[in-house]
Amino acid sequence: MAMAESYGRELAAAKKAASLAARLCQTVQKEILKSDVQSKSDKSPVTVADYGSQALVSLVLRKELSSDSFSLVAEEDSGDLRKDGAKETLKRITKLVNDTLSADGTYDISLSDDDVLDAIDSGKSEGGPDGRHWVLDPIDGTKGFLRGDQYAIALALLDKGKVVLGVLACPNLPLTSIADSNKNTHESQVGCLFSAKIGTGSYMQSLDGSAPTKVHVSNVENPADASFFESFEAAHSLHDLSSSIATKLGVQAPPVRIDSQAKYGALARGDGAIYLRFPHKGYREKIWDHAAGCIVVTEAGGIATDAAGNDLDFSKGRFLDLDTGIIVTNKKLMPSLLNAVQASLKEQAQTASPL
Ligand SMILES: Nc1ncnc2c1ncn2[C@@H]1O[C@H](COP(=O)(O)O)[C@@H](O)[C@H]1OP(=O)(O)O
Ligand SMILES: [Mg+2]
Ligand SMILES: [Mg+2]
Ligand SMILES: [Mg+2]
Repeated sequence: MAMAESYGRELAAAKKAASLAARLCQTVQKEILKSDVQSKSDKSPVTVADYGSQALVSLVLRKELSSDSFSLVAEEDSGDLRKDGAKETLKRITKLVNDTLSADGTYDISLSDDDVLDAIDSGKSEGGPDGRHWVLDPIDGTKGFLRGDQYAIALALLDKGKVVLGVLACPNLPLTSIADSNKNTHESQVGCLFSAKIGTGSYMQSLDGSAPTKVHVSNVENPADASFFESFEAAHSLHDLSSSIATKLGVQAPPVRIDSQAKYGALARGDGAIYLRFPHKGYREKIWDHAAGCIVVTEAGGIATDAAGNDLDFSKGRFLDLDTGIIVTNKKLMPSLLNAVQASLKEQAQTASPL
């Protein structure tokens, strides 16, 4: 029985949900970038898009997969939206969700403010090792979203603690390689949808609806030919540590810094060969920040581990319990990458606490 599990309906639903959410987010991002008055540090537009995206994904999954047991582990909850001063924001979100649904035309429904709050709150699940749980980051890469750069809608399904499918909608990612992104990104059409189902590979299509094509990680074996991705935000990952690892490994190209799980998508199609993520001490990684990206990369032939070389374990609840950082690359480069990571970590520990 378990062998015959194919998750085909679930994948189709996930793609539909993420695509609709991406449309909602693009609407909001265009508004932010258009308005001169809106200060970029104003958090309200992203809030509207985060909540709207989460409500839409939750709604579409439940419409498409009418099953009694729906569990969603998602980043946002409606706590702040239920407060007195939030009425106007909630109304904006409800309108955005309804406008997106009616432009799409699949469902003939109109949500009330309460429906939206309920949809958002369906994301309160704790996940864990039993049963099925959807895992959602409604906007991953908030900082990138506000800057008008990369962000992603990341949705995955866990079955008995394992990621069995994932989709990454990256509305601003060019359809062609960003390996030399400084040159001509503005000429390329943007908007990618990555999808992966366990045992069947990773695919990419345009968010406008082109046919999916199979993607594969880079087959670079010589670190001198490899390039690596890391966070755009230095607050999210230690750039100095990545740079020391890259030097040790013999990587020559400068880092490619982009926001969000778009890094996993770009890696899955071979735009770069390595992704290094070393958050500051004390930061705990959440499952929705890696579940979808992880299966998109592994089904494309890559590997994602922590700094000790252990597979990422998504079965422990809302957090990932891991050693030090996350590293992602192809199978050929992983052994030497792990060595470089461990050597750099050791050096860092020695300089941080001299005897
Ligand atoms: N201090 C932090 N360290 C590491 N990651 C963070 C930190 N603060 C937020 N994040 C999360 O890191 C992810 C994006 O990182 P990056 O773009 O650098 O890869 C997002 O999931 C973001 O959350 P959010 O989903 O709210 O944007
Ligand atoms: Mg995130
Ligand atoms: Mg988020
Ligand atoms: Mg956030």
